[in-house]
Amino acid sequence: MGIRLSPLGIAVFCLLGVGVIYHLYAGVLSSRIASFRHKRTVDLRDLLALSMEAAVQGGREVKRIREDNTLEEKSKGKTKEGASEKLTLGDLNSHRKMFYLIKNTYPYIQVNSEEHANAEGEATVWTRTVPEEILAKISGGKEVPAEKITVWIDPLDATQEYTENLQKYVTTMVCVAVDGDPVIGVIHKPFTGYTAWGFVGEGSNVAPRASYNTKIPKVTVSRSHSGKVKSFVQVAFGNNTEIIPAGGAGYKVLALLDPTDEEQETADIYIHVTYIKKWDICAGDAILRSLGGQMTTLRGEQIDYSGTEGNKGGLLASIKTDHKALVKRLPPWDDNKQ
Ligand SMILES: Nc1ncnc2c1ncn2[C@@H]1O[C@H](COP(=O)(O)O)[C@@H](OP(=O)(O)O)[C@H]1O
Ligand SMILES: [Mg+2]
Ligand SMILES: [Mg+2]
Ligand SMILES: [Mg+2]
Repeated sequence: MGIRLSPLGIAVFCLLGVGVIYHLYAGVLSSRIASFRHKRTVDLRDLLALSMEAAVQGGREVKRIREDNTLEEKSKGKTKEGASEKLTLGDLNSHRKMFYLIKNTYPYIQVNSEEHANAEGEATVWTRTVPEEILAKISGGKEVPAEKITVWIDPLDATQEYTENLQKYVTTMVCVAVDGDPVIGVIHKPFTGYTAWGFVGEGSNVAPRASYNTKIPKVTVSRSHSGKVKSFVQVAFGNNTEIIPAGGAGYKVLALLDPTDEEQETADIYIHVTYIKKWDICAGDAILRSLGGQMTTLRGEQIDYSGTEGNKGGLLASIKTDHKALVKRLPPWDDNKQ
């Protein structure tokens, strides 16, 4: 005995099936479309406040590990010039605090740190408190799509000097680049508690000095990754040029300004001739730019803070001076010969 299927029954069954499938997938589809349409944005004033918080929290670890004398110093390898690239517990603990504070708050932002470590015990999220000094100078509503942002973190700048207990050179740094341009920079000194910040086109808490001698400039240079910087400077500005060797790229940028920090030497320009990474220089570049200064390669090119981590064009940083005229006084530079 066969079962007779009525055409009407089949039609109703098919319609029901389509209805069920539509019901199941409609939610998924509409949320996909909505997330595609609704791009995530970040208010840059919030990101400045978070960057400061990260630099301060990382700095606390840097100071604690130094005071407890538990550095657990290791070598990560050698630089191209053969100097040992040191790594301490200060670098790693500071990285954990800084990186996860930012990542836990904005998981969809690209954050590039010099160091790498697991998230063990780092569940902190930012309190969303914007300090008064930022509220007073910067207005809100500066929303930028998250995919345009790259954050660069140096959890401990001047590790070499940190291992030698030369505390004044040590900083923690955070930089926010938008479309590769440095826009926000924070440099914090864990041992004195001083913090400098700058937001290009918006404001800063640090000022340039009244004047700079660029005829016969005082030049600050690396003390532990110097390469041939001394002869480079002498060819450019003469054999009697005063050279100030100092540790840390953050410290050397602050030497060009007028920070209210006692533990700081001053200089007229900053020159670096060996390879350097973007987490070392982006924050200083942003702060200088926010004050009308410049940091470029030794050929006078802007540095792009997206993509890969390295800068092999060297560095020239200056403020309140004709930067292009300074570049012209430098000896010829070939990136590929370095
Ligand atoms: N030739 C090189 N290769 C790799 N890193 C370099 C470098 N020259 C300088 N740096 C890094 O740039 C920072 C400032 O260097 P200096 O004190 O010599 O001016 C240091 O950062 P870290 O201490 O964060 O590693 C240092 O390691
Ligand atoms: Mg290092
Ligand atoms: Mg560094
Ligand atoms: Mg470092």
